[in-house]
Amino acid sequence: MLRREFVTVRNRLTADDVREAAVALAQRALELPELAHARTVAAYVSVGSEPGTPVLLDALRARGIDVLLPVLLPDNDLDWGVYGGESSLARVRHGGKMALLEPSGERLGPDAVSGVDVVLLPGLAVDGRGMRLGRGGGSYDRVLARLERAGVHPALVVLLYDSEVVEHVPTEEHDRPVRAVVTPSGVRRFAGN
Ligand SMILES: Nc1nc2c(c(=O)[nH]1)N(C=O)[C@@H](CNc1ccc(C(=O)N[C@@H](CCC(=O)O)C(=O)O)cc1)CN2
Ligand SMILES: Nc1ncnc2c1ncn2[C@@H]1O[C@H](COP(=O)(O)OP(=O)(O)OP(=O)(O)O)[C@@H](O)[C@H]1O
Repeated sequence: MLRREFVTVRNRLTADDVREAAVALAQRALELPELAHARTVAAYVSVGSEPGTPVLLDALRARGIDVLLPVLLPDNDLDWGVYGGESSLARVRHGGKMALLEPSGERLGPDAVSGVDVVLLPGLAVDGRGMRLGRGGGSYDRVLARLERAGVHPALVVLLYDSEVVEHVPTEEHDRPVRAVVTPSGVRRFAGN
């Protein structure tokens, strides 16, 4: 129910709202020191009314940062491919889910994410502890579990709209907190993550 509420609010945004927010979001994100020093970043291609990432993806690439993008696997785990500009993306529909834009080139395997410096995560909300409400597929829960198993600690940053930074989101034992949230109005960091 909570997920549906956040999605409903997003779906009220106009195409202009989404575009304007995406420009501000990219500006704010590029102020992150974690990104200034990154060689490789895992991100995702926003669709519909999600906080827009295309401006940010191109800015990262222009800085010479390697950007990995997710490919949704049948079991909801994520494979990864390199972002090579807009022409390297293909629109893919997975079952009844919303159509995604995924990298169409070589697949690097699910473990490729263990080599990144920063993970930019999608979500629907985050709370004051840095706990994230995702879409419910558990894809990023798996990614975070894989990073933990590999013993690596990239900076975890969720991209959201301002109204999606809330007091509390319900969590389960497997959920892991993020270090920061970027919204069109700024960066908020969560202590200890
Ligand atoms: N742009 C984008 N790419 C992404 C994600 C994302 O949230 N946004 N993911 C984040 O994990 C992964 C894909 N996982 C997804 C999980 C659920 C749905 C989806 O359409 N959910 C429906 C409702 C539930 C369902 O059908 O499963 C919806 O939101 O309407 C899409 C992608 C990787 N790529
Ligand atoms: N490491 C894991 N391996 C396999 N399944 C997992 C793992 N972690 C969580 N799951 C499963 O994924 C499902 C969704 O979990 P949850 O509701 O926390 O998703 P979410 O965090 O909202 O989504 P996402 O991680 O895709 O952003 C649950 O059924 C959960 O048991």
